[in-house]
Amino acid sequence: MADQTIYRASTTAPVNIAVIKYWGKRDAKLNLPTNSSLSVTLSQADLCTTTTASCSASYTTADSLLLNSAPQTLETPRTQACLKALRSQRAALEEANSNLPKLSTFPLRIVSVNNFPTAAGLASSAAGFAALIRAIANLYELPANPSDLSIIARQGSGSACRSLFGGYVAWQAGEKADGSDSLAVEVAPASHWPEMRAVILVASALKKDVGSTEGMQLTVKTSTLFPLRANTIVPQRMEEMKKAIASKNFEDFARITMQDSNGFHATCLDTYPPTFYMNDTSRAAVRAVEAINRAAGKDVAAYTFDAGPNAVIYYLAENEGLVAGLFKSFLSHIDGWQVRRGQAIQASSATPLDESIASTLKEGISRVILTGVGEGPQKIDHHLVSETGEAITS
Ligand SMILES: Nc1ncnc2c1ncn2[C@@H]1O[C@H](COP(=O)(O)OP(=O)(O)OP(=O)(O)O)[C@@H](O)[C@H]1O
Ligand SMILES: C[C@@](O)(CCOP(=O)(O)OP(=O)(O)O)CC(=O)O
Repeated sequence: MADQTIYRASTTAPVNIAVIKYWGKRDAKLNLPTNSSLSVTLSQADLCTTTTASCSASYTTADSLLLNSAPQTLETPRTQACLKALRSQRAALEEANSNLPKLSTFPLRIVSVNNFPTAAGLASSAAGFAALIRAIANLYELPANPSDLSIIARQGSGSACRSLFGGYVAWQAGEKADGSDSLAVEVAPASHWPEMRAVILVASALKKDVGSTEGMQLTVKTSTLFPLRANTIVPQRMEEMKKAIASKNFEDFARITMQDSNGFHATCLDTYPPTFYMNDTSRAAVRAVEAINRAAGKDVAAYTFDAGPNAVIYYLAENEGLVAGLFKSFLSHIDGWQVRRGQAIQASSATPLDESIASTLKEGISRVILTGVGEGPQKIDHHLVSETGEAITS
């Protein structure tokens, strides 16, 4: 009789928000970037994907994925590339040791939950692909380290490769045509600079202008500013940013973060036809951060925007009142100010803020998320697939 065992492995994975942005592909099929990028991994106490990968010879259906209780296709070229790479690494282990169960030949049943909105510009694809790859690698007992797995995750979604590590993470663009040197590495663990915090201002926009994948390809094709960014500016910034992190120099960290976000959005505007990711609410958030920094007499807050209007604002714990406290002074009515750890944030109106900036933010922000630097994926024993193979969705 065929092996009826249900094999299971589960993991959590974090979101990451880049301070030097990945934007542009040199090879769309292998998902290789035109430039290196660097991100901060955010705490899973606040934003987290949990994924269980299971497989069994007794499963009669094809590979499947249930995301937040809804079936999702695995039939995209990118997901297929990830599954193929993981299966072939498992098949190599099975070939070398005939005692191993032939998991590589069994259908996969994957169940995943995001504890935050999917496809709302909160980097769900990064946490989602990192969790998917880590869970299957655990299931297959692959001897791969996070950098090895980042090569696979990168093919699912570029930014996902950085979510295999906690702390401060670089994705090295690499030079090889086959992508074998385009991988994520740890720049510093979360424990090196644990005081890093972030407040995310979630803008109430519906769908983004153009998706990242499509948007960056159009930028590479049409922007005249882009080659300068990718070939000259970003390589310099990567080095400066690594130094700022090594020496825990927040002012340098902040300046480079804001300049890189602005430079990235400038290439979006220089794309033809132009792409607009930031909106009036985003620009009001920029002005508010400038007011905070002006009042403090130095950069204590740093904004950054991905391919959407949400603002992510980094600051150090010691400046929580000055930064998050100012936003709380006029956004206290919206959800998200409950603090899980530490003390509740005191609303502070120490910074003089133009009334029109506050009212634009009041109108445009639907929710805040308070978070900070955090750890990478964690293996867990709480499975989302039962011992008999059913999805556990509640
Ligand atoms: N937990 C998950 N497991 C597997 N795939 C996921 C998971 N979460 C999200 N995804 C994939 O990522 C897609 C959403 O990616 P998309 O880039 O549209 O949004 P986002 O990552 O939330 O936003 P952004 O890229 O702008 O930050 C989903 O449609 C799904 O295919
Ligand atoms: C602006 C960004 O968030 C772009 C992220 O792009 P994706 O990783 O979503 O793109 P694909 O590789 O095509 O899936 C910047 C960043 O995270 O570095």
